[in-house]
Amino acid sequence: MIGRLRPRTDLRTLITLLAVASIVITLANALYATWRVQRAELIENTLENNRVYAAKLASTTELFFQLAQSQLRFSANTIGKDFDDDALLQSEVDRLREQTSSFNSVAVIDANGFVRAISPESLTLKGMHLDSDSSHAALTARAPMIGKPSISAANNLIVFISTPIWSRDGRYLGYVGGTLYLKKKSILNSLLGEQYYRDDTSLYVVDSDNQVLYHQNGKRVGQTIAPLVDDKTLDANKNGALEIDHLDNASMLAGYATVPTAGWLVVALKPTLTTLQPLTGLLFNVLRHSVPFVLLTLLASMVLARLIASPLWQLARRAGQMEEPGVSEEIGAIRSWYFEAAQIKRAMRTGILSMQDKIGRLRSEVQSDPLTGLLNRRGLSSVLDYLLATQQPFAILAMDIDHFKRINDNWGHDVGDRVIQQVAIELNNASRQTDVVCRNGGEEFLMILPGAQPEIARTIAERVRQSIFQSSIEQVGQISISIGVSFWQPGDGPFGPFFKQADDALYQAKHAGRNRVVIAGTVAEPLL
Ligand SMILES: Nc1nc2c(ncn2[C@@H]2O[C@H](COP(=O)(O)OP(=O)(O)OP(=O)(O)O)[C@@H](O)[C@H]2O)c(=O)[nH]1
Repeated sequence: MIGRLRPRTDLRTLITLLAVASIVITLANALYATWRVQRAELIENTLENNRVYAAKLASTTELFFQLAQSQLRFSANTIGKDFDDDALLQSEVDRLREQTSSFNSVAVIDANGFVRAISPESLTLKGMHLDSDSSHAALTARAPMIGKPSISAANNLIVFISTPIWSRDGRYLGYVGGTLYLKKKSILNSLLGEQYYRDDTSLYVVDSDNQVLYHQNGKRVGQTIAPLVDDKTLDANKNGALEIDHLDNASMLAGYATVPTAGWLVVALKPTLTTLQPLTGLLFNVLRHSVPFVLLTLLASMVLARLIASPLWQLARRAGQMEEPGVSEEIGAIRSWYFEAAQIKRAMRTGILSMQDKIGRLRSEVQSDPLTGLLNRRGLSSVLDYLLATQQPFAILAMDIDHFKRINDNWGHDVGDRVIQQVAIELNNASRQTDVVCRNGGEEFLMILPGAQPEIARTIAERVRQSIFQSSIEQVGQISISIGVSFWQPGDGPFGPFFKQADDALYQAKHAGRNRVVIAGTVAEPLL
């Protein structure tokens, strides 16, 4: 379990990843926020534009109807003065149609519904009785009116505008009416059609029954479509805007306005998709402009991440090498430029120093003999490892205090210990600086003489023997030691047999009467 928790990622990677992630998230956030704000703004602007546009067209259409009514009123006044004058009637309907260009056709109908004059005359309706609903409505209403758009006898979708004709003495004489052909070229068509099809905005006009009176797609004229807004909303707001989904299955942004005189509704539409098209470009632009900044930020944060993590990373690496020599100096060289790293660095250095101190003490305790302070066998083994590694020749002196048992027996163990200590001092004094003295256990000692040739080794061994023999030890007096000497040369193989040779030589020295030096491979000489 613990193994699984072992971290594999280092701090530098983590901080860098964190920096990259936060920059990416920030960028994504900024893009999303821009997208949302811009989307809302585009939709709102388009809705408002369409509303304003529909309102403008509706008021233009309203103005047109009022103008048409006043033109008809003027003619009605003229005709009312002499209703029997057919020529006057004809010239008035011709004038109305040709001069004003407001109507596709103009007619004067008498109070019984008979056509008294018509323009163009090609319609050949003069003298005929008009049975259309609009005509009946006009005759009944005896007031200015705009009829419901309907299909004419000549299969035209027409809208009929009429004004009553009164005689000077107030008799109702009939009405003068103009028609507009909604499917054909008419002033209304020109008015609506010329305006707009830029940037995918389209337009349609419906009457109060939702019959299409004008549409960009001419085939839709005359059809009935689903109401854009309910009547209540229309009554409350003469114009407005909304997003709709039902038209042609595509989401549309619609602005609408009513034409009060006719009860028509003008609707300007733009697909939501087209409206939002600039967003893609905008986002791309934002992204394009952000990239250098993002890269710079990324670079800066990576450098910063490295700067922050670097001291901790270096300290962590050194933490695995605390026992190695010089690690404290390496840690000291690490640039810890902020408080936490400096504190960790200081704590690590203090820890290393105290650890190394402890290890050093433990080592010397482990490698030295507590009674004499000389190296023990373990210490000797380190020295031998070194000699083996450096392939230096050396001499071995195996030494043993003569008749030591007697000393113990005569003066006690403590005095025996003091003798051992004294011999150790003498051995140290008689040895060279490069020689290694070691207590081999009990009253036995070993001396390693690196680089010593046989003659030098013999001289030193003899010097050691004499110095001990000549020294007088308190209480005990004179003592002696026996020494066996052997040599090891590079290429001689393992050390073991050479220590055995030194031991054998020591054994010979003892047998030969003690207090003497025997070189391995030679016969013990009698003491001089
Ligand atoms: N005081 C003291 N005595 C020790 C110590 N280690 C060993 N001895 C004693 O040293 C004596 C060694 O005696 P032996 O090995 O018989 O040899 P010897 O009396 O020195 O005689 P030779 O070596 O033959 O000259 C024993 O009595 C041990 O108890 C020690 O650390 N302190």
